[in-house]
Amino acid sequence: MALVAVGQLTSTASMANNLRQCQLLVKKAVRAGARALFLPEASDYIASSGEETISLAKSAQESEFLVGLQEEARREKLPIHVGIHELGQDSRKVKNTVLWIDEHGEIAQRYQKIHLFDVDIKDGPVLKESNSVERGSQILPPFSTTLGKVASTICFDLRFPEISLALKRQGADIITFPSAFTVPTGKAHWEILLRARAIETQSYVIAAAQVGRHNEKRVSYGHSMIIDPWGTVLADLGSNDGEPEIATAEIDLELLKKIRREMPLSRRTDVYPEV
Ligand SMILES: O=C(O)CNC(=O)[C@H](CS)NC(=O)CCC(=O)C(=O)O
Repeated sequence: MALVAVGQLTSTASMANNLRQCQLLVKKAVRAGARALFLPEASDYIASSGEETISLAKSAQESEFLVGLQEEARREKLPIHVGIHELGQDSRKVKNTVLWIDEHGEIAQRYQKIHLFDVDIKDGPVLKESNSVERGSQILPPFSTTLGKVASTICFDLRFPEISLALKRQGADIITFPSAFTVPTGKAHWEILLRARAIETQSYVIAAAQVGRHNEKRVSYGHSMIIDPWGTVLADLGSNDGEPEIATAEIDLELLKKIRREMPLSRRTDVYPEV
């Protein structure tokens, strides 16, 4: 058994302030005895426009946010999974990535979001992520940690079951969905999609989410969750956007094995394609 923490915050365009919020989440995770901390998509900053998103991006070595968080991980010997922006291949775009910073403070894994959020919903969110973000083109194979094998996806990737099924087939025990969901789509879909991914892959789901008002244009839904492989919600941080908060839950790989043994999901790939 290993205790993990999921952290929730409201990132703004101030990287220094976002770092302070994440440092507080690290402190709370350490105090709770967690063995790893999972932070949301775009923890480093959420800007008010595509242009601002691009202008704030830094290389990994130059990001005060990332360097500061690496120091925390090293000092506390606490692995941190965190969503950030990185410079794109082409300077007109950025990468939306999630990193696994190990207990030595080193960037051990990196995944770049493959599905971008381009929506135009009447009376709802209008966002065109692909204007400022370059899409990734590969799945990161699940990687070994003291918690089990962790697999990374980001936010809108949640809506495409194929990526979760592929990660399960590659050995994932825990699938992560660091996010910044909009309020209307969050209310309608967030928990259902997360529980569906946990149930159909028989894996733990860890979904750290942004919450509250980032700027005059953006508000996020919150409800960071940890869900077990049976679909039970073990933790839910709600939509409280006061002080940044964590929630914790135990990862029990024996329970995961029991669920997979008792209800084997043997696919009929002779009838439909393997993903
Ligand atoms: O903008 C940034 O800097 C960080 N990126 C995000 O917040 C992304 C792209 S706008 N948000 C989502 O994918 C929300 C998906 C969603 O809400 C849904 O699928 O319903």
